Amino acid sequence: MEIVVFGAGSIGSLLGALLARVPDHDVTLVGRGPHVSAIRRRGLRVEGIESFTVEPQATTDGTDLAADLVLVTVKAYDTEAAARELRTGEFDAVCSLQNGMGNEETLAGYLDCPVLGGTTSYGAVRTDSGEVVWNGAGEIAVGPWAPRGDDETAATVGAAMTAAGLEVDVVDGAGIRRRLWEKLAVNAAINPTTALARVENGALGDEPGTDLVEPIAREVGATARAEGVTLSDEALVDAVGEVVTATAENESSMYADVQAARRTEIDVINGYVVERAREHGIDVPTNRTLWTLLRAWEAERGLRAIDA
Ligand SMILES: NC(=O)C1=CN([C@@H]2O[C@H](COP(=O)(O)OP(=O)(O)OC[C@H]3O[C@@H](n4cnc5c(N)ncnc54)[C@H](OP(=O)(O)O)[C@@H]3O)[C@@H](O)[C@H]2O)C=CC1
Ligand SMILES: CC(C)(CO)C(=O)C(=O)O
Repeated sequence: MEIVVFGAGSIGSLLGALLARVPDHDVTLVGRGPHVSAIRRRGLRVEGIESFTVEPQATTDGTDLAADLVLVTVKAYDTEAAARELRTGEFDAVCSLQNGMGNEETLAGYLDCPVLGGTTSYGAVRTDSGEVVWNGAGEIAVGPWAPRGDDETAATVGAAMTAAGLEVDVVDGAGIRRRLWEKLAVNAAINPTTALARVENGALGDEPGTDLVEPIAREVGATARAEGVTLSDEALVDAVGEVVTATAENESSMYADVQAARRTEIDVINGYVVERAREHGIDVPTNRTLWTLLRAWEAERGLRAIDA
């Protein structure tokens, strides 16, 4: 399969490298200059859970590309800019593997091909140009993004990922909505709290950290059900607890963003919960507080306009 990975940073470089490892796939990474130059010079080096080097194609120009599949792995705030580049190309399918909500809608607004939603619990950190550390085993869930996806495309993409040894769960349209809302609850509970408290994920598994999880998860659950997604509060609290245990020694991506004084994905995580809850007349004070705190932090550091 011809595959473009748009957003060769941490997770995009890892997944692109895993896909490029097998002869079945012809992989092109779209990333930034230094990383792309290093990949062209000496290949892409993966360390961590496994160590190997691959030689995918790499470019900084995401326009006029053509492939069977494009995986989108930019931060959510870059999705629209990515979609504008991808719109100039030709793809048989597009799949977001990003955190946060709204990425699939954005991509569907620019591309005519079938759209797949996706979540991943693989973990990676790009440590240098041409190098990425694989620090989290996990799985990928893919499914058709209604109304622009279809089960056949999801199955084809899932099979291509499985052929490269990725752990993939192909689900239907209702299934991927549940997975995306479940991942939203996980990120809404873990990311801002660990970023603000400057703690690793495991701190949310002990008192007093555990007291934070339930109110956030319950607010996400009420909003999800108002959106027509069948998810119980208990299932979401359990999902958060499982990830807290599995990634106890990890720093969340939002903690890493705050430490690096980088913009966060708070708007598409807790901000999305607040905005969707408002549409249904649901009060979500904990999510609103976390969204406001991170927006204030970003504004104070000039990472967003004050009124944004
Ligand atoms: N890292 C992980 O383990 C996981 C990440 N995720 C999610 O996946 C998404 C990506 O995360 P992550 O890989 O950590 O983020 P990164 O910032 O490491 O990777 C994104 C990369 O895309 C690049 N990029 C953005 N726009 C363009 C463009 N137009 N052309 C070329 N390159 C571009 C960025 O460059 P620049 O920074 O210079 O803009 C960056 O190198 C996020 O939604 C994240 O929440 C989900 C699960 C795990
Ligand atoms: C699952 C979790 C919270 C792992 O850290 C994550 O997705 C992130 O850090 O963005």
